[in-house]
Amino acid sequence: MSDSDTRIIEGACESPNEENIDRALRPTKLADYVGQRAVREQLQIFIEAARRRGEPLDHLLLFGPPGLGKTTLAHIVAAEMGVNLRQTSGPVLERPGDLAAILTNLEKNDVLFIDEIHRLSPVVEEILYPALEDYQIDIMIGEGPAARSIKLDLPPFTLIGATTRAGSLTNPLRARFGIVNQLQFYDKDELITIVRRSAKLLNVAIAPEGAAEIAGRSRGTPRVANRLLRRVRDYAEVKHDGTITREVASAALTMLDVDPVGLDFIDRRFLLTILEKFAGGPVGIDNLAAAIGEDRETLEDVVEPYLIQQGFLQRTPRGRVAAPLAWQHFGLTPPTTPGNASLFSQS
Ligand SMILES: Nc1ncnc2c1ncn2[C@@H]1O[C@H](COP(=O)(O)OP(=O)(O)OP(=O)(O)O)[C@@H](O)[C@H]1O
Ligand SMILES: [Mg+2]
Repeated sequence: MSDSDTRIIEGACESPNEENIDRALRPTKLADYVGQRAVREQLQIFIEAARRRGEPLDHLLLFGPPGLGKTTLAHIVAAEMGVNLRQTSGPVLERPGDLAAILTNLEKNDVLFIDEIHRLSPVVEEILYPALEDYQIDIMIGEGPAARSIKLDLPPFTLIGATTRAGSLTNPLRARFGIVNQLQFYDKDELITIVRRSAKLLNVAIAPEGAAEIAGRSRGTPRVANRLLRRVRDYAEVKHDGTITREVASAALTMLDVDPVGLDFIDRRFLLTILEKFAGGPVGIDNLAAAIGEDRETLEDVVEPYLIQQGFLQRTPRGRVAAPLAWQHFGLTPPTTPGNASLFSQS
């Protein structure tokens, strides 16, 4: 089994089946979208204003780690605007014609949702610019000497782009979004609300302390909370009477190798590598990726954000450094002269 097969904590969707469950548990109204208060309040005002004017909402960029609710929010925006949502993703749009076909089929004020928008190819991005600015596209008809470019008018529409790496967007693309929102990790109370709501939808009996136990180990991520809930439900059904109490949740999560603060074995290996192999750092991300055998992008997008947010890790100009909390968490003692120690560690 590879790491990614077993990583229950990872924010990214596991399978098409999970995508279906995601969909079933997805809130459909802004009022049901838990947390992200600043984002929600802003969007509520902008949506209301756009609706009153009969205009599309401004183009919206959503960024943040996997599983925090970007796709969910895009669907909610379309529903609240009372328009259709067309969904595609950066890697799927290979040729300009792929995007042109979607754009020319939009209806007035529709939402076009492009997931992983940082992975758009440059030629596709080119035709997106005039589409976003003037609701027009230039497409080439024919080939060779007979080829000519024609301009097509598009209905006004809203682009919602989602990305885990806002830093990878080109400047001209980023500049065309009128609203840019970063989604944050959820706090425990918000995750409790999400777990209880999902339990209700899934018809699972859960004690408040059971929900709290799951929420506390969900890595600040709704998708993880929902996934843990389903695994704990299995455990509760097979090993107990089906009710998720605190004890049942705790035993199940320990069996799943999720520790009390929600770190799983990749998180732990990541931190332990910095602590033990690199004396706490600083260590460059490429060195770390090689030492762990994960790709750099996964570490940066999926593993690091939560560890940084929780205070286990710092990103410095010289590399990654384990914070005191990381030493504490593993019951290890930092070297007395951390700066010098790293000089002698392997790199
Ligand atoms: N604010 C929220 N309130 C309630 N549930 C949420 C919220 N955000 C996300 N969820 C739940 O988490 C699941 C994952 O959310 P979603 O698919 O929108 O994440 P994402 O940010 O698009 O992830 P990815 O980057 O992998 O595409 C959804 O099925 C939904 O049930
Ligand atoms: Mg998504």
